[in-house]
Amino acid sequence: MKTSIATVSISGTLSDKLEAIAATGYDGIEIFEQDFIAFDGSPRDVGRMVRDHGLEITLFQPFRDFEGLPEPYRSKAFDRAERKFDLMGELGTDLVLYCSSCHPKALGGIDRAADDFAELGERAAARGMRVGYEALAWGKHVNDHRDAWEIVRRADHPNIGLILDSFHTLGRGIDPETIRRIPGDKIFFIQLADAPKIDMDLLYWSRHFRNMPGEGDLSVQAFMQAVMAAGYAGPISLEIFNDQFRGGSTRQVARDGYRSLIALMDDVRRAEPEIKLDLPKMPARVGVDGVSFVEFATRGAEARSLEDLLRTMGFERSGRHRNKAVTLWQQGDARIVVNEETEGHAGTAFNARGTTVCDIGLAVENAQAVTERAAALGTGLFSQPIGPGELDIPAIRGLSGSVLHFIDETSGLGDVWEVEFGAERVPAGAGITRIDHLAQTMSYEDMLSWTLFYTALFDMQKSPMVDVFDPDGLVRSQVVESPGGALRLTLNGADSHRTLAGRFLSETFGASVQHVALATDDIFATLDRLVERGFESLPMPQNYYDDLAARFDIAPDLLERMQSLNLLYDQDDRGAFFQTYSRAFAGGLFFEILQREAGYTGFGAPNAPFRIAAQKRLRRAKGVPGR
Ligand SMILES: O=C(O)c1ccc(O)c(O)c1
Ligand SMILES: [Mg+2]
Repeated sequence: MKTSIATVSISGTLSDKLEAIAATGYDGIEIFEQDFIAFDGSPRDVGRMVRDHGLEITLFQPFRDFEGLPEPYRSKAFDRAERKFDLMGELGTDLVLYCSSCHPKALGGIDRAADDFAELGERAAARGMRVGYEALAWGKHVNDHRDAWEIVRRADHPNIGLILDSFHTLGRGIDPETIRRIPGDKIFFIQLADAPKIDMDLLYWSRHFRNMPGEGDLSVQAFMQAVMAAGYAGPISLEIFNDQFRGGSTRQVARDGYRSLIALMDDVRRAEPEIKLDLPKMPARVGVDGVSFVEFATRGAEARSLEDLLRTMGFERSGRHRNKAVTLWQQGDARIVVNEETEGHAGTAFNARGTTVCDIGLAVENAQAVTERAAALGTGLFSQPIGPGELDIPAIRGLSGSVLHFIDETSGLGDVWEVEFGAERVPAGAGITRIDHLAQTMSYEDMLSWTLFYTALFDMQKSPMVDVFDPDGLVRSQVVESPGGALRLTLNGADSHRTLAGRFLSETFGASVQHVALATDDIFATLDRLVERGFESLPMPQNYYDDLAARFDIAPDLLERMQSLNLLYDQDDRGAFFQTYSRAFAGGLFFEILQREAGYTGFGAPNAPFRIAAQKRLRRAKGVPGR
């Protein structure tokens, strides 16, 4: 299986792009004509540059407004075609994409277009070139791959074939199953793109909002299953027009694309095992059972105040690492690791960001399978020297310098707490049972990368993005969770430095986990115990409780109790939800304590604006600079 990406999909100069594409592991590129024209070097230079990177030019594109023209435009289009064949010869590629005409003078007519392509086929054959015809979703007469295929079929020339682009088919709502009727050898090239479902003009949607397969809402997998079932055996290429990607990190977008492409093709193979695919075997997406631990890199006074906070929340120190300045804090199944090492990953993370979550431990079905799948998807593995008596726990690098470790029960890795920390008992605690979810803060432009990171590797689904209003801007929030909610993550994308999330990002130089949410089965009993230990929750205003009383049927004495504990409330058709927050510590980190009743699956999203406002009020009261 040959992988390819169009040069328009990523940012930078042509040489930046080639470097990133080659380093990521793609086999080839589609050269977008604009990238070539903007380049100061001959077509031969470009061809050489591409080959020097170990890449091939899988396609040259686009050639516009060719078919169905009256004279004198028609002859002119053929002259232009000859010029581009010259250019392709020098670049060193034999395949060009012709997109369906948008020319105001184009006449239409399937046979007229077929005749034009038959004649073009002769000219292409004489030059050793091939032409693929793509139906643009907004083409003047041809905007459906079924019509494009009819033209190619009638042109009946070996050098003329069809190019399918998932966006044009799926974006128009055309059933991809119709592709199964097309002979595979007449499909010359496949372009893939996904897109979020947004109701807007097709051309504008295509040129600005495409994204990587799996990042959007289109059925790219169904499209690709049909293509492979048809017998297609050529390159599979990403053609992504996206404003964010054009200005984003060249390497990151190239890596995301590769990850999405490999995950997609693996899904295709699993869905239709009869499809032959030359792609190395890899484990399926791995099931996650929950968060096994959250590790903070910290030091000195900040470490002491984190420990004090953990104590007030009912955690106890249940173990010390046998070789390192690392302690384990636990209650129920919730484990917090406090790492004060000055070297290694935690040391580096602290030096870069101050107190920060430097590692997330996930409880998984099979830890080895995670690292194998991660490697196949182009994700770097992580390892540190192993000290005496330590277990070799599989780990990978997440995004933004983060690390994830994987613990399973079958390989003995679950014994790490006894083996490395000498932890012999689980402290009784104050009723907190487990880590319910982690909230990761990121810049808005990294949200797609993180979502893809989780959904390509694990058995996890994303839910629709929601808007959260901070008094000083908008934060986009997306939930990624495993079936049944064993692992729940909320990804919060900040656009501006003025939001609470944006401030956290800038003050921690791009840290990710901002808050850890802890679950209890009886939040009132738990909070009573926490208050005795000196826990201080985030104060909520009277107006919030007056509104609760108006919106919900809550008994007055219960409401009073909730207010005295600064509890926030939500409910859905399955049950009720209570949550409260700790005061912020170490530059904007905080904890949440929550109780889900009877299958409530949300996160109290309606409360988020009031929580954020309360946190900002406290920040101002403490005289923290900024808003
Ligand atoms: O937006 C366009 O014009 C355009 C050009 C070439 C393509 O392959 C395509 O899918 C879209
Ligand atoms: Mg295309």
